[in-house]
Amino acid sequence: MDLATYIRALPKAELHLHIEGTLEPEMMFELGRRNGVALPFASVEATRAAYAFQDLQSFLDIYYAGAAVLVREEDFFDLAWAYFRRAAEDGVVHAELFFDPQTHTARGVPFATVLDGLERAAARAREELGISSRLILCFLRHLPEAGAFATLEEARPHLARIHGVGLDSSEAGHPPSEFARVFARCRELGLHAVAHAGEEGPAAYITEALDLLGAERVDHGVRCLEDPALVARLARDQTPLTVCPLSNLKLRVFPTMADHTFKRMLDAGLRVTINSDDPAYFGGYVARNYLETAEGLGLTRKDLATVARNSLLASFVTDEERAPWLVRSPAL
Ligand SMILES: Nc1ncnc2[nH]cnc12
Ligand SMILES: [Zn+2]
Repeated sequence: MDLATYIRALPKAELHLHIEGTLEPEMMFELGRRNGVALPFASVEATRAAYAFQDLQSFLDIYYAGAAVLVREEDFFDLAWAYFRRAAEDGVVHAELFFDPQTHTARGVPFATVLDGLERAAARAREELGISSRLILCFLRHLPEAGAFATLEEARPHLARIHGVGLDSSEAGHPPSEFARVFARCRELGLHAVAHAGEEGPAAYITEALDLLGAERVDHGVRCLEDPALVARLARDQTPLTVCPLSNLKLRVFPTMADHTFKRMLDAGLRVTINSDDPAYFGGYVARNYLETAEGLGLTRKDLATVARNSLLASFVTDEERAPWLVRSPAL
């Protein structure tokens, strides 16, 4: 069996996936036409050509512009359904999807429109593809705390459909501490908590995410190696880290895959997972992330099986839901 086939066959959970980041240029143009939303690019090809990012912010500027074509419930359905079909090809058995309500409500799209479309796709994925999923509402950290609280209020009638909260967008200069109060409220409401930390920001932001937000998983977290005491803590607690290697290359967190710290993190005993982040923008869905990481860093099949098993263990499902996947997961 070749490596790509081996990777696809591993039962895996995708735990770091922004649904808005699965908007392929073809769909962006189709939805733009459907909704009469003009795009800043002349064609699908010109759009792809613009995906040469310098850093996180240069990506986010384009990502938020693209998301403007998402207007109606069926747009969110089409987006998520396309993702689930693509994820099924990669052997994804479970996905925990981030969504950014503020990106949509700021344009007048009702919160419920976003949620209804995503949920309808999730129900179809469950039925037709056997993929389970959860929704994680992300607060945009470049906006003030008051915006996060207002978003939580809009989410309140829908909390039965939302499993957790996260923190994303521009990291540098926006420490987790700014969102400690809103995360405390979310945890009181019974929501799981995760946060992007240590992608471009320092290791101290990871510590803040754990201590001040109560983050149960750290999204990215690749800069943890700058703080040995933090690494020891993450290893001791087996805190999952949702690493996104192709994203890190596209956003120039590391110059090449050979420079990526993923293998060092795995060898340090951290519960690392591999995810695709924004696959329409970063050149690969989850199986390609596994493959390129394996090829670039010399990961063995046993390493890859460990990473896939980590993703199953790190997901927010019940032990009952997890058990059949673990049975299908290779012995280590
Ligand atoms: N990689 C990333 N980091 C922060 N915010 C994001 N929003 C979408 N992708 C992101
Ligand atoms: Zn992300």
